[in-house]
Order: sequence, then C-alpha cells, then structure tokens
Amino acid sequence: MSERERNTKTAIRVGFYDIERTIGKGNFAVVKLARHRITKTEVAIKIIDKSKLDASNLQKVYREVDIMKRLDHPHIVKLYQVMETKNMIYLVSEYASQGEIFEYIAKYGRMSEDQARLKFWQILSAVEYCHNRNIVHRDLKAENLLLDSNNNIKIADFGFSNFYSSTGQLSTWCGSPPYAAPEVFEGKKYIGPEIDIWSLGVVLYVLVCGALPFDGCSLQALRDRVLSGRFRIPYFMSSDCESLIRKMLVLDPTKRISVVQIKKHRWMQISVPPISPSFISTTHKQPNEQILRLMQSLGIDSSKTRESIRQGSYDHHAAIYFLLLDK
Ligand SMILES: CC1(C)C(=O)N([C@H]2C=Cc3c(O)cccc32)c2nc(Nc3ccccc3)ncc21
Repeated sequence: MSERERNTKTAIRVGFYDIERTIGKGNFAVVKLARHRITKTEVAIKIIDKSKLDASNLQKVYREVDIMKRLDHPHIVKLYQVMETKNMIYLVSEYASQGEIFEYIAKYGRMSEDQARLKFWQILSAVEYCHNRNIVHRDLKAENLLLDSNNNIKIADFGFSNFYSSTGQLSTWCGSPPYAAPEVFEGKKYIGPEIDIWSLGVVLYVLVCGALPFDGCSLQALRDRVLSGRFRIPYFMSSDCESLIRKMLVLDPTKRISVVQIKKHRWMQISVPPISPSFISTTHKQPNEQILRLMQSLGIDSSKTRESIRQGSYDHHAAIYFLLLDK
C-alpha cells in the first residue's frame, strides 16, 4: 500500500455525518463524535445494534427515543435526528463537548458553593421540566451530568427514564446504587419524582464535597449506610447547604422536599445567578424564519423543513434546522 493510500483515512459516514471518534461505549450501544457535512457542526451519535437486544431492551430503547423526542430544554441533551435500518438505530443528538461533571470534579476537586449553586439551578430546572411532563429520569448521577462548551449542564442518558402518574406506582430497580433512594433498595413501589429528588441530594453533596455521601465496599454495606440515613457533613459546608441536602436525603419519601420547595430554600436563594432564559419549546414556537431562509440559500427546501419541525419527524431537514438553531 502506498504512503498516500495509508494516510487517506476513509471517512466513515452515517447519513450526512462524518464519524470522527468513539466517546462512549455501552453494552449494546456505542457513542461516536461526528460532524455534519453541510453545517460542520459536531454531534454525538448513539449507535444501537438492535440485533443484539432482546424484546424488553428493544422496548426500552424505543421508550428512551419516545421520551427524548418530547424533551426540548436548554439543560437536557437535545435529540436532533433518528435514523433506523433493519438492524441499527442511530440517535443523532447534541454533543456536550466538556464531558461529565464527574470527570470535572475528579480533576479539579469539589466546587465552591456559588459554582455548585449555578450548576444545581440548571439541573433542577431540567428535572422540574421533566417532572412537569410526567417523566422521571431515575438515573441522575454526576456521570450523566454533562457540560457543553459554555460549561452549561446538559443532562444525558434517559435510558432508565419512564412516564409516571401520581396514582400509578413504579417498582423497577433503577440507577446507580450510591444515588439510589432507600425505598429503591428496599424494593418498595414508588411514584417517581421522589427518587429523582433523593438522587439530586446525592448530586448536590457530590458537587459541594467532591465525594459520595453514602459509600461502601459492598452493595450490602452501601445499602446499610443509605437505610441508616446518616452521612458526614464536612467542616467547609455551610449550614444552609447542609439544611437543603438534609431535606433531600430524607428516608421517608412522603416527607422528602419537593422541587418547588427546593427552589424556595434559603441556600438556593443566595445571590441567585441569572438562570438561562426560560425556554419556550420549539414544538409550540413558530420555526425560526431566519434559519429557514439560510437553509433555502443552502438549497434546502424550507417548506419540507417547516413540515418536518411541525410533525416532529426528526429527519435530515430537522437535524440541519436544529444544528443551525444551536449555532
Ligand atoms: C449522545 C449523548 C447524550 C450520549 O449518550 N453520550 C455518552 C457518551 C459518553 C458519555 C458519558 O461518559 C456519560 C454520559 C453519556 C455519555 C454523550 N456524550 C457527550 N459528550 C461527552 C464528551 C466527552 C466525554 C463524555 C461525553 N455528549 C452527548 C452524549
């Protein structure tokens, strides 16, 4: 093989995207960083091999896609496009370029309470948005809280999420043990939002302390710690922050603080930084005429794009529209 041939990497393409590198691997999925050929925007593509999934996991994937299609919030990773073949599903979504907040804390240590507050406001607004749409995440943890190029939170991985109703009850064991609520360890049924609130308590503790409140060398040891409801408060934590965390890490789910009450808590109200503009989801908003004109100038039929946004069809036209919208 000539030198030239050796060096010309054959561009791997999926749809209008050039695949660049792998950023994550799951059991039946791989996530690649890719770039849109026309807009040159970076995206993350979750590639799922359906042939490796049993019926229940396949149903879980379709539920994750259905839920992602309903979410349009500045602090939730945005789904741009869904491409499906006989054996594969490609989920094209927003790329959070700075990775996990978990890695950020592993590298730089705990955050100041002011920094943690800004991040926590973003996380809380995204979780409230989901709960208001009867969607519970069920796997909130520092590893799923990503950061974009502006250091803003982007919640990822709705693989465990589900719909809930205040009358119905869920029971699936979900999430990562250090973030799991006591009632989940006990296998009790739960409504939904209250287990996200418990995980948020663990998340806030991790942001401010740079360590987990409950840990253990075995699942049994961790379970005993969680069910004891006892955790250490380091010397540097303010009493307002301690008070809020204690209200989220309440063993009795009926006595646990709600999202609305969290927003009113003293610690959250301290010199509250400007929250990202309240979001009017595009599904109700008229499409952005400027973007449509720009696409028309690129030779992309704007009436098809208008239709695709209106119908929520997540096809190539929608992808280009969303990518240009986010620029
Ligand atoms: C499509 C989507 C939502 C996704 O599924 N992942 C994966 C992939 C790696 C990973 C993780 O390490 C933790 C959570 C989610 C994920 C994404 N990762 C990113 N950025 C990133 C950048 C550097 C390192 C890690 C993540 N942006 C969007 C996504």
